[in-house]
Amino acid sequence: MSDAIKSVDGAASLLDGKAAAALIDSRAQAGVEALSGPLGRAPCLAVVLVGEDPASHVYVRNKVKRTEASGMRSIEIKKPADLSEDALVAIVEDLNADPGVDGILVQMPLPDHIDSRRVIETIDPDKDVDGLTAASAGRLVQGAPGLRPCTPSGCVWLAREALGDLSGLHVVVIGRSILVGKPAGLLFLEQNCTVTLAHSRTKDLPGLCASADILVAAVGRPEMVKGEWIKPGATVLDVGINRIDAPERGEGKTRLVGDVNFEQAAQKAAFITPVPGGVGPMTIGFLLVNTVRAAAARAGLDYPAAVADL
Ligand SMILES: Nc1nc(=O)c2c([nH]1)NC[C@@H]1CN(c3ccc(C(=O)N[C@@H](CCC(=O)O)C(=O)O)cc3)C=[N+]21
Repeated sequence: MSDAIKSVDGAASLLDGKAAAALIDSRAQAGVEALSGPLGRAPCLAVVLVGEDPASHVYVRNKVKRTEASGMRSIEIKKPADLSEDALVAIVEDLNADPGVDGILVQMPLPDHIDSRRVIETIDPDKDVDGLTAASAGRLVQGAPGLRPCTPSGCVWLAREALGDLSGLHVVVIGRSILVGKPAGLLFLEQNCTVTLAHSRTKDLPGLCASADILVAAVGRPEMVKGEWIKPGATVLDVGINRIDAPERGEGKTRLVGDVNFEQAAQKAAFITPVPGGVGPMTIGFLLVNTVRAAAARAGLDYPAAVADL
């Protein structure tokens, strides 16, 4: 059994995203080592954070730590919440123009007075390590080479680790966001799956989920998916990260839960990701991989072998 799969008695096997992400990080690190010679420098990821949202600061700190641990150069740009949209666009344009920067990530969500679409569309598609620009989305739809969104890439990797070939399996994705749901559908389609994109208006969601060989929950509603919705033996990938009150832990305490009721679903599924420690850590792993890929592609080089086959 791979490091990423932990067997649990009498219930589903745990898909350990933390262990899997360590493997993905080490692939990125090997890619950095292979590329630094030909490039004459290390690949470089720039992260832009606007505002004081504490959760965003935690994610960004994690990204910076893992970027540096992989041997890459990290640039961190932090600005106050009242930064103007034009000023943010100018920061992105500067990063586009800097030949030493390979990847640009603008942390979402942005403050309400900033048009996120305009900022994202400013990012050079060749540096779009989030895979969020229209150009990246178009490349994904067309099956052309390009940078793929990180969270859905992590989902596909975990599913393949658990199941091997995914051909013909029915994947139900709950959620149709640009960041996760839609690209997840396309990436599983690329794996020859039969894909259903479900959402808040879907009729009989429990009945639909019961036909899913792979269920991807990406709606942002704490523990919405119940045990009875799960087909026995299914693989459950929980993308949700919801912070809820946990009075049992003491006054004012919170805990993280996914979009899936884990206790219930683990009784039915064959494989399931926990929250935390599931899909979340994989997202950062693929961000590092995308940065290595972007650095190679921008220099006109093939992807290093370590990150070519993920
Ligand atoms: N441009 C952009 N790209 C993103 O990819 C992006 C973003 N904006 N904005 C916010 C979301 C969220 N996100 C996470 C990444 C890692 C964890 C992660 O590793 N979570 C840990 C727990 C962390 C905790 O304790 O809060 C886990 O699930 O085990 C979570 C969430 C990336 N996002």
